[in-house]
Amino acid sequence: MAEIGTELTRFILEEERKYPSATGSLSLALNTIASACKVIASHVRMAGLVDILGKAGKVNVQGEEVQKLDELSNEILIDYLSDCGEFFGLASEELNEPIFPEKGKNGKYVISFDPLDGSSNIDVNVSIGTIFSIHKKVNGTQEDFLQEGYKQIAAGYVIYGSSTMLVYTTGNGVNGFTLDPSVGMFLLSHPNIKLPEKGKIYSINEANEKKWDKEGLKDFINTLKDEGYTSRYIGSMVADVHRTLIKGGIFGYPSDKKNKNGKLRLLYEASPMAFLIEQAGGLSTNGKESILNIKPQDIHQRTPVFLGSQKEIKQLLEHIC
Ligand SMILES: O=P(O)(O)OC[C@H]1O[C@](O)(COP(=O)(O)O)[C@@H](O)[C@@H]1O
Repeated sequence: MAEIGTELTRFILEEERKYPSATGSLSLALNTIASACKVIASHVRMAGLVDILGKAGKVNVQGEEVQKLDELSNEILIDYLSDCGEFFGLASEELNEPIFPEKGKNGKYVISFDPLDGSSNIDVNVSIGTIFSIHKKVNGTQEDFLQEGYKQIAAGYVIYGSSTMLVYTTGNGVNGFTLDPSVGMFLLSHPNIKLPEKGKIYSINEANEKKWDKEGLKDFINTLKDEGYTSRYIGSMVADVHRTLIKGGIFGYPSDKKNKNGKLRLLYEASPMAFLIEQAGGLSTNGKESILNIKPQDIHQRTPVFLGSQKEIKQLLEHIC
C-alpha cells in the first residue's frame, strides 16, 4: 500500500505499472483532471475577492440559473480535457449536448462531469465540488456516454472545502488525496477508504418530506431517529457524500410526487458516486436496484439515489420495497 504523503502522479504511475498492458492513457487522463481542478480550486478560493460570485445570466439544459463559477469551471475543464487528447467525447451538466474535441479523435475514453456541484452553496462559502465519470469509447458515437455505471473505468470528485481533496477509484479501491497549496501537489492522505458497516448520520432534505412518493421512507427516517441517528444535510452532493464515505450512514435524494425521477443526474452525479461508495464497501440504490446497473437513456437523465453503509441501505429497502 502506498505511503501517506505519496504524490498523486507517482501514485497513478505506480498503479499503472501493475497492468503490463497499460498504455499511460488513463494516467494522463487522471492527471489532467487533477490539474484542471487545481485551477478551479484557486478560483473558488478567491471567489469572494474577484467578481466571480453570483449568476452568469444564463439558464442551462436543466432549467437552472448558471452561476459564474459554474461557467468558469466548465470552461477550464473543457480546455484541459480537450487538449490532453485522451477524451473522444465530453459531456457536462452545463452543456446541452456532448462535444467531441479535435485533439480527442483517437482518444480511448469519454468523460461525463459536473463542473461545480452544489451551486446553491457557491455564494455562501459552503463546500462545493467537481464530479467526474470515465467510460471506454466503444463505437465512437454519443451512445458511448449511455453505458451502465458498473462499466466505469474511473470515477471521482474534488471537494473544495476546508481543504481541497481529490477522491477517486479505478475499480481497485478508493483513495483520497489532499492538496498541499504550498507546493500545489495532491498528497495521499486517505489510503484505501472503507465505509463503516453502519453510521450514526442520515442526510436527506426533510423539507421535501411531504412531497416524497415512497410511503416507507418517512418510517425509515423515523426509525433512524429512534435509533439515535443525527441529521446532517449540506445541500452539496459532493460534501454530503464525502462525509458519508468517511463516517458511514446514508445520503439520499428521493423521487417525489412531482419529480418522479428525483433531482440528481445519473451520468455525472449518481453513477460516479455510487461507484465510489460500492468500491469502499457500501451500497447504492434507486429504490429498486443498484445505481450501477441502470442503463442510461439520456445524457441528463435524473434518478432517485440512496448511497451509504450496508446496514442503512438494507434497512431502507426493507421499508420502501
Ligand atoms: O436544495 P436541494 O433540493 O436539497 O438540492 C440539493 C442537491 O442539488 C445539487 O446542488 C444539484 O447539483 P448542482 O448544484 O450541480 O445542480 C446537489 O449538489 C445537492 O445534493
